[in-house]
Amino acid sequence: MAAPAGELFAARVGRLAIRSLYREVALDGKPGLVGPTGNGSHPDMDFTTFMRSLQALRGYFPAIAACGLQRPGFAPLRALGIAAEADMLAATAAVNTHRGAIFNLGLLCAALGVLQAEGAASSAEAACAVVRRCWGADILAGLSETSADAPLSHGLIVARRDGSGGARQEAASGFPAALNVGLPAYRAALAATGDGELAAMQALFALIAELEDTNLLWRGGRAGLDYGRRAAADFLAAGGVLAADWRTRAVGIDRDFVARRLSPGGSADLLGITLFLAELDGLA
Ligand SMILES: CC(C)(COP(=O)(O)OP(=O)(O)OC[C@H]1O[C@@H](n2cnc3c(N)ncnc32)[C@H](O)[C@@H]1O)[C@@H](O)C(=O)NCCC(=O)NCCS
Ligand SMILES: Nc1ncnc2c1ncn2[C@@H]1O[C@H](COP(=O)(O)OP(=O)(O)OP(=O)(O)O)[C@@H](O)[C@H]1O
Repeated sequence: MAAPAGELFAARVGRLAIRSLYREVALDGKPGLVGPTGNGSHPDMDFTTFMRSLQALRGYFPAIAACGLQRPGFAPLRALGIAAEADMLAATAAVNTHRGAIFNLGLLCAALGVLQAEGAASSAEAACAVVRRCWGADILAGLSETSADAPLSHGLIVARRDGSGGARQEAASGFPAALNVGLPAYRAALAATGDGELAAMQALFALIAELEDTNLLWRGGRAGLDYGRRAAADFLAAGGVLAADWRTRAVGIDRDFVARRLSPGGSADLLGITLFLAELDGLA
């Protein structure tokens, strides 16, 4: 018997989510981040940890896309996200590989479900607008919430210490950094080079240069964030991945980030989102 249309839709969205996260982590030479040939500023994880984590999340993205088909409030999405985090931590021996991705990409998968239920075409702009419109206020409410079952995360500590809205602000605003920074950089570099990996690297540096990345803030404070953003901006000003010597420059930035224990984990998550959004047009 053929699978119902909703199941096929959710499976398609889930495959795209996992593929996008795989492309992010498989991109070699990212500064300070885990990749196939190095673990950047992260002694507690490597590429294998990310593969185990992705395996554990295979069921989550279709499940949250299917939940979106019911046009849910925020509470059921949050419950799915919390369960997925527990699955991730069980698969990685308690290492945080995909906390941001579970949140960001989960919301976008659910948004695609809402668009499908409304009979609307899926596009990057439409999916981001659904997250803002349907769940933005509830997402922001989490910034001031703390309770016994919601302990202070690094992001919440940084929100209080440095006044940064981090992942919650970005999602509640409809992912402006992914839409207005990551996606244009990715598309322009893809048009110029025809190479998806080069385009992804350019998008990553563009995101690092612009984002209030709470991973950089947590590890390095304001000075660390400013240092990371300036390094990425200088890389772009020198031509980014279109410069003949870009790899040498990227290796130097990676070395500097690792020496300072800096990791642009939020920018990496938004690269995953960018790669997901880039493939949305015509998905439905
Ligand atoms: C809101 C989340 C991301 C927690 O955020 P918080 O900033 O408090 O925690 P933490 O610092 O541990 O993780 C945030 C992660 O977001 C990513 N990130 C950092 N900065 C940014 C940014 N500016 N934009 C986007 N992502 C970012 C990083 O990868 C980071 O690891 C989320 O994990 C959460 O609360 N989950 C509970 C379940 C839930 O609400 N789910 C919603 C539906 S899926
Ligand atoms: N390729 C990647 N390499 C490293 N981190 C990544 C990568 N892609 C995404 N990230 C994000 O970075 C986060 C991990 O960063 P980090 O280890 O700094 O967080 P932490 O465990 O909360 O804090 P810390 O280790 O600084 O005490 C993950 O939640 C993940 O979302």
